[in-house]
Amino acid sequence: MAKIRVYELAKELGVESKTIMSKLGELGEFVRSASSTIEPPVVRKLRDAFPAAADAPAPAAKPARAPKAPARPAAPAEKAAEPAADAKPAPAPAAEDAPAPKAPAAKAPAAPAPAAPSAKPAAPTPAPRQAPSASGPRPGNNPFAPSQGMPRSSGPRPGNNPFAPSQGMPRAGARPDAQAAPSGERSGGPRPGAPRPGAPRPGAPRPGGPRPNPGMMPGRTSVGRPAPGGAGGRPGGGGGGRGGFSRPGAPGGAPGGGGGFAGRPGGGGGRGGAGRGSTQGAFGRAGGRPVRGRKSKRAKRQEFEQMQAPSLGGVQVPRGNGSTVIRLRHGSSLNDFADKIDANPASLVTVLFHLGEMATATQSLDEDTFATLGAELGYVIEMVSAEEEDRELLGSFDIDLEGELAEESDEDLQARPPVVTVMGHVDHGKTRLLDAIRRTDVVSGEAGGITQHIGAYQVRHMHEGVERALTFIDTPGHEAFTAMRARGAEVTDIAILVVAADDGVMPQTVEALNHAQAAGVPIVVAVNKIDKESANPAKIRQQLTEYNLVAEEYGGDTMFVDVSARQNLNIDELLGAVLLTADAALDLRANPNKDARGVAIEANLDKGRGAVATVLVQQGTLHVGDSIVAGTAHGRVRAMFDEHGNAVEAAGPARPVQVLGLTSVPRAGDSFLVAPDDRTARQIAEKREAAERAATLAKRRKRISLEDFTQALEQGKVETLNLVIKGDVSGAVEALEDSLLKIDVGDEVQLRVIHRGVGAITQNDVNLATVDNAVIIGFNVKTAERVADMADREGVEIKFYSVIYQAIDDVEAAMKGMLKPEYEEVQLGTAEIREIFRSSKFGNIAGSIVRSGLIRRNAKARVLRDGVVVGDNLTIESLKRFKDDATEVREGFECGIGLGSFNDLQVEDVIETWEMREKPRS
Ligand SMILES: Nc1nc2c(ncn2[C@@H]2O[C@H](COP(=O)(O)OP(=O)(O)OP(=O)(O)O)[C@@H](O)[C@H]2O)c(=O)[nH]1
Repeated sequence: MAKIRVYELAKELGVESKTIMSKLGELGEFVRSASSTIEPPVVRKLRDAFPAAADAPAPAAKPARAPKAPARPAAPAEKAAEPAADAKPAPAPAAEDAPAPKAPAAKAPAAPAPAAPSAKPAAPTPAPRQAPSASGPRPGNNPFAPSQGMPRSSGPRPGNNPFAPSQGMPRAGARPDAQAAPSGERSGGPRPGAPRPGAPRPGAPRPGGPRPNPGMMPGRTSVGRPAPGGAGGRPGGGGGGRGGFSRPGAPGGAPGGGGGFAGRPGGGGGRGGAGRGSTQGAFGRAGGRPVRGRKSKRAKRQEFEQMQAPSLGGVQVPRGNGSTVIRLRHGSSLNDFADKIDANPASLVTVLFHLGEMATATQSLDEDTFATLGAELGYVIEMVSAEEEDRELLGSFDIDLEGELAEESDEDLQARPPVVTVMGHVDHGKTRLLDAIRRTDVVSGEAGGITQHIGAYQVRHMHEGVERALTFIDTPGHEAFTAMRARGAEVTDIAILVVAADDGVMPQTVEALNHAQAAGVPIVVAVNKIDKESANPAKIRQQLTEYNLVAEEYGGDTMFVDVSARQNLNIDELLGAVLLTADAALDLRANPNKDARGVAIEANLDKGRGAVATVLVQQGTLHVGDSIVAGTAHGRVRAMFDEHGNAVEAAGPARPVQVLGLTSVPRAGDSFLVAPDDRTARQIAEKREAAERAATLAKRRKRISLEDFTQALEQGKVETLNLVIKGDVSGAVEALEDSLLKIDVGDEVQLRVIHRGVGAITQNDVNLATVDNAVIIGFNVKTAERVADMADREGVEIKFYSVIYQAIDDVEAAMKGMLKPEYEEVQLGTAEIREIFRSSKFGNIAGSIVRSGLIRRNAKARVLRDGVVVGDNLTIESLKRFKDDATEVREGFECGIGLGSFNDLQVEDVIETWEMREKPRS
């Protein structure tokens, strides 16, 4: 249907078929008869050769579509032109819907001619009903379209692009047909433009113009491309528009047939024969293009660039002068931006779409997206950082933490203990060392040291005759350290880097020291396990010089202490070194006489006591009864305990305490402060929560560029693995979440943590998982029987872990499982044709000998002649050994091969067989 036949062209050009045939001969093109089809390039040549005869319709048709398919429009062009121009329109049904016929006449300057003899009034009659908005977005009620029907002659717009700013706007060469028409207009009538499914469009020249397909017939089907999802060509492509992007993730948010962006605004009919990009117009395939695989990246980019060049979608957006600063909070949406610049949010959606990004007006966007959008519109977007945002928030409650600090004079400040974190490679002895340090505590003496395990503890140490306190953060590993830093919590004053003397510097050692150095935290190196025979402390010193940690004995300024955590060797020396380093490098003072400010180190939900948070007071003094807010948690301090389990009434700077009384569980690294009253504490917490929610949304949203999106759609759909994470402590939940989000198995599969929290898995979690099809990950938590039953009933999977890495491995594997299998072609064997047996019943049978591998019945096959493929995608439909059917025939044996209806076989051709096998994911 796509190709024109000789006699059709002859008719069209007003010459005899014979003449065309002889011309073809001259051109060196061979055709068998007048009913043979001719390839589009040849048609073009012919039209050039018979310009006089081809006066009206031909030129009309030619520019109408891509050079690839000049043949197609020809006939229908005439058909369309006819009802338009002379009054012979399709008898009955056409009458009702005038707009379509009107179109080609009025808008298609190049299609004036009614002359086409082949044009039949009947053509439009069977025009399928428009299937108005069967499933695709209708222009008329498009929520994204800021200005429906907006006049913009230069911007060819798809009629069914939900993001289009001006649906249905008239444009040169485009058909303002029913689809693009305002919603009042009816669309059920026949359209000359839709004479038959997939038929070429009528004469409307379509320079870069997408074709607004009739809903049920996207252009794709017309070119024989299988259209998954049925009539719409693509699920949801009912609008038929290729450009009919629905929201990402929406079912059927797929390109359909003909919409999309016009590649060339203002391109009238004059661009006939121009490059592909000009006629495509749409993102992806334009309706009428004969599809041969996907568009190349280059073509897409070209199209995109062309699309960008003109005014952005024809929408009016107030522009900045290039240096107008707009401050936006993290997690802002286009709505927020629109508010600031007094624009229509939908226009911004359009502009953004032109820039290759899709987002709804309410969706939180990330910084890069705003930067791009801002740059386009002449604004400098300043994203307010989380800290700044919090500062502003506190400012609105008259709390100015920085101002407070600045006002403090030397008299206000008093010495405070250093806060120390122990870091190092796995198994180098961090935990053991922290235990050993705990035992040295001179206060608990011989009684066995600190027994309570809380997230931080303080030990007292005799240093140069003075009893000094040191605060240790007891969450070994730099994960916690980084998580806290990420939240701007600079808790640590000094880091102890543990390196096992028998092992040496390992990857995590380097990572840990990098973190510490990046934070500007001085390091004391504990060379551990010196009790071991294989210990080589000197080697450690030497290795670490490479990382700018030069031991004092080597002329550097880093203190190295050889210790044995197991034998409690030199622990005092290590503490001494920490204090010396602190005294030398740091000014450890704070004002104890004010409301407390600090950081939550760890928090969990205790059955009997509710939320229990270990906090480190950094400034001021925390008292029982204070109203506090920690991150998004708030409450009043009901009781405080130290590391020995003793109740404390007040906690000063660098003092870690367990706090009871918060209404919810804060996260590790959340800052806390004492608020003037309960109400303020609650309000701050609530505002923070709202801001955080927005920011999280922005972070989670994995952006999909148009290209990815199209790709993802073409390959199936974007799949997402949803997770609910519950854990016993907030640090673990965060570490797990962070690690999980880092898993990358490609763009096809995404991971989304829809909920996370501390505590047992509840009914609520299961409900959430049910709704969002999520898997629940329980880390060191259990579920009540009732909840387990419910999960069972609902088919929600709950997986329990106590080791983070196991959880990560499992999730990664699950994600790989979700990936669509990748197939590769595996050659089975080849056979050479020795003889051809002609059978009227079975077609030609190739008497062959198997040259390599094997030939299997039903396997895929191709035929090669002198190394050139002459038939592809065939199937071994019959396979015989002598008279008997065979399922497979091996190398060296003769056989008869039938390739179904493919009969173009010659002796010495090679039949190659292959099958598609699933490729294991690496
Ligand atoms: N011989 C000897 N063994 C030690 C010493 N310190 C720790 N170990 C042993 O080394 C192993 C690891 O110690 P941990 O304290 O668990 O090490 P870690 O760095 O906390 O390990 P992760 O928590 O897995 O990162 C344990 O078997 C300890 O008994 C030491 O000074 N001498």
